[in-house]
Amino acid sequence: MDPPQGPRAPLEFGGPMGAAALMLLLPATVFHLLLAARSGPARLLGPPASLPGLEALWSPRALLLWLAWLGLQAALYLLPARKVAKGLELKDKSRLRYPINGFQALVLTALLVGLGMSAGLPLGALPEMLLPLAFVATLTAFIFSLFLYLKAQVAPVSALAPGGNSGNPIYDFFLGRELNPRICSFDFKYFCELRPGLIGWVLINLALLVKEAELRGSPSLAMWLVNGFQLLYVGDALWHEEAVLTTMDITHDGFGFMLAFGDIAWVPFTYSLQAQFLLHHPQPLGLPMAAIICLINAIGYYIFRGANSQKNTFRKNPSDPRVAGLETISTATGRQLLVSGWWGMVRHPNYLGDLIMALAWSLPCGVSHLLPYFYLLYFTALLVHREARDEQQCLQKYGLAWQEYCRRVPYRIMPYIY
Ligand SMILES: NC(=O)C1=CN([C@@H]2O[C@H](COP(=O)(O)OP(=O)(O)OC[C@H]3O[C@@H](n4cnc5c(N)ncnc54)[C@H](OP(=O)(O)O)[C@@H]3O)[C@@H](O)[C@H]2O)C=CC1
Ligand SMILES: CC(C)=CCC[C@@H](C)[C@H]1CC=C2C3=C(CC[C@@]21C)[C@@]1(C)CC[C@H](O)C(C)(C)[C@@H]1CC3
Repeated sequence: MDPPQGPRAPLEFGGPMGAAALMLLLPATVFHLLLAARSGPARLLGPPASLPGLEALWSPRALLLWLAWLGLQAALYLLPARKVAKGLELKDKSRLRYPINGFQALVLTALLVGLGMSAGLPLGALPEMLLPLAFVATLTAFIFSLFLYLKAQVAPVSALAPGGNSGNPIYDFFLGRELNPRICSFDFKYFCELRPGLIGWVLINLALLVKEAELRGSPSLAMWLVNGFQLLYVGDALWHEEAVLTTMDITHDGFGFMLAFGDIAWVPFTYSLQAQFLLHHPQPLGLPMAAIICLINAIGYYIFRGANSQKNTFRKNPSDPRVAGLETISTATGRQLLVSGWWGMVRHPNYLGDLIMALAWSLPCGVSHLLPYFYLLYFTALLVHREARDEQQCLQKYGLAWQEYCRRVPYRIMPYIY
């Protein structure tokens, strides 16, 4: 069988040079944000007030804590699951099985942390360790990606991803060669996508809230909102865990540095930026403004969940009464595309909802600094790029039917704007 990616296939992310630059730039951004959030001026752009020495980055205690965290999440992943779901059909016609116990892992982690705190676990000490923890998470991502790259050398061609197999080691290391790397039934990509990073993110948020209560007597309203909104987002992702099996990360992208670093280092340490900012830069927030922000988050969540559930329900069973009345376009593959409901409003209504929520997560931090808006800016860029990649794949998959869909639903993410 031919390798999945010919030498002439167009490379993404600016090819090997782009991949090399991103492998430096992404970790540098994590450290910049961590330092900026705790510095007085809290500048998003411009150099940090001071650069940390190696002693501030390296801590054996942080390494132990990090390994214990990964070990705990791996153990929770291996617990009996309420359901075992099948992934999409692979090139060799097989379908992999995935445990659906992410929400259970979140609840058990919360119970363990709660028990630990009542036994004197100093959760408020965690914010002081964010820098060394991010350092070991980054190191782990590099070492793990090397393992994944080497593992792919002995994988059958049918197990390789459509991208990430250009023959250039830097590019392939970055993008990931193997689609679903596993040892026995332990699926590394599925595990990393939803467990250590996402649950780690809400744990860091909680630690920042506890620390704020220790410093100022009680957590601020802004901190409560950020914690509540992001807990809802992570809880939702784990509750609807099965839906991740149809995302492009699982079905299309290989597992390499980009996703490994993104999942275990980028998500917990940069997505908690608003709570980090609030700990060091408390912001006044009145009840009327808080109510408006809650409303914005609720609107974003309503669109995000409505759009994702509508598509998932339709893909599982198009005759389900909740979606059977929607207008569709037939495609040559036998699958249909929705052209009414959420998917008739814009071509990526789920991204629109996600972006509205991103705005609601930053607003509690006020408008005096740009730093807490980093997530909104980065996420807009990520989703615009992701949307373009998905369009390309859909055009290849559905050809004329996709063109017809684009004609009938001309806007990509934001009605009348983009
Ligand atoms: N917080 C974060 O950092 C991130 C969050 N996300 C979120 O993850 C979620 C999943 O996003 P993502 O994986 O990018 O992609 P989507 O869930 O948007 O899925 C895209 C796929 O949906 C199918 N599709 C597209 N249009 C239609 C239609 N009209 N009718 C039916 N099916 C259609 C196509 O696949 P097919 O036809 O093969 O089913 C297409 O490839 C989103 O809510 C996004 O916001 C994503 C990235 C990062
Ligand atoms: C800049 C960089 C390192 C990029 C890597 C991108 C990753 C951080 C994201 C790619 C797709 C993601 C998804 C989620 C988190 C971020 C990453 C890993 C997600 C798990 C968040 C929760 C959502 O409900 C989701 C399950 C739909 C989502 C899936 C995609």
